[in-house]
Amino acid sequence: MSNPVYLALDEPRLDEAHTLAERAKPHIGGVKLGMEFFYAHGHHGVLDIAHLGLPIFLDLKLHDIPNTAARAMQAVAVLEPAIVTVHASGGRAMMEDAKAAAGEQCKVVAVTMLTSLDERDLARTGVAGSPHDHVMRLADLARESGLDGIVCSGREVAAVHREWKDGFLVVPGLRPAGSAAGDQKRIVTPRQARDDGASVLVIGRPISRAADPRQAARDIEATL
Ligand SMILES: O=C(O)c1cc(=O)[nH]c(=O)n1[C@@H]1O[C@H](COP(=O)(O)O)[C@@H](O)[C@H]1O
Repeated sequence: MSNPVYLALDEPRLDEAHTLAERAKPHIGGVKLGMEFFYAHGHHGVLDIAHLGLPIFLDLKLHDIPNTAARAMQAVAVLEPAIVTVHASGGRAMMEDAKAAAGEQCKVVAVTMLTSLDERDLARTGVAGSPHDHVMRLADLARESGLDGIVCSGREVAAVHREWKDGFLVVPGLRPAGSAAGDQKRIVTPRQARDDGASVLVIGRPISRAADPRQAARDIEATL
């Protein structure tokens, strides 16, 4: 089975990001490039990292009117990413149009509820109810919109997996036992998320901020 770990290269310096990915490469299945990287380096940066030969997850979290989101998707589809994110709260038309604009080979997944939020944070955005209910509702919407899957925390992935067996389920907010949560609130271990049905495990700081990132990636791989 291929390695489900995608290393989040949340690093504004291109050479540092490249070196980090190169070091971790034997123990990861792909790399995730998010806003921090893409806003700094754009297409040129993505192509540089693509030379490493790992699948690229472009985490741009598109969230706009359908026309704008679809045209943004079209603009990045030329980079042939393996995965791109949109926000489920952008609604059905936005997700449908973004999916249609992505290449055939590209999985489009919808972010449901950020792993940095808890129930209290959710209530303050005007959404009543539990994270579980909110994630399930948005997962249904993403599925109806023809997306490949969703992004959720490891706390909800088992429930989503039960309802959406072939859904492509991306789980960030992962912390090996004993590592610092930082700004993440809904965390589980990589192994737990894997056992509960995650297709992709997104891991950043537990690897990138480790004294020896290659060893950290190897240690996580060994737990899976
Ligand atoms: O879409 C994401 O990847 C994402 C969604 C989410 O709900 N929570 C979340 O942490 N992420 C991303 O996953 C990565 C987590 O990084 P670490 O907390 O350093 O492991 C970051 O790049 C976040 O942007």
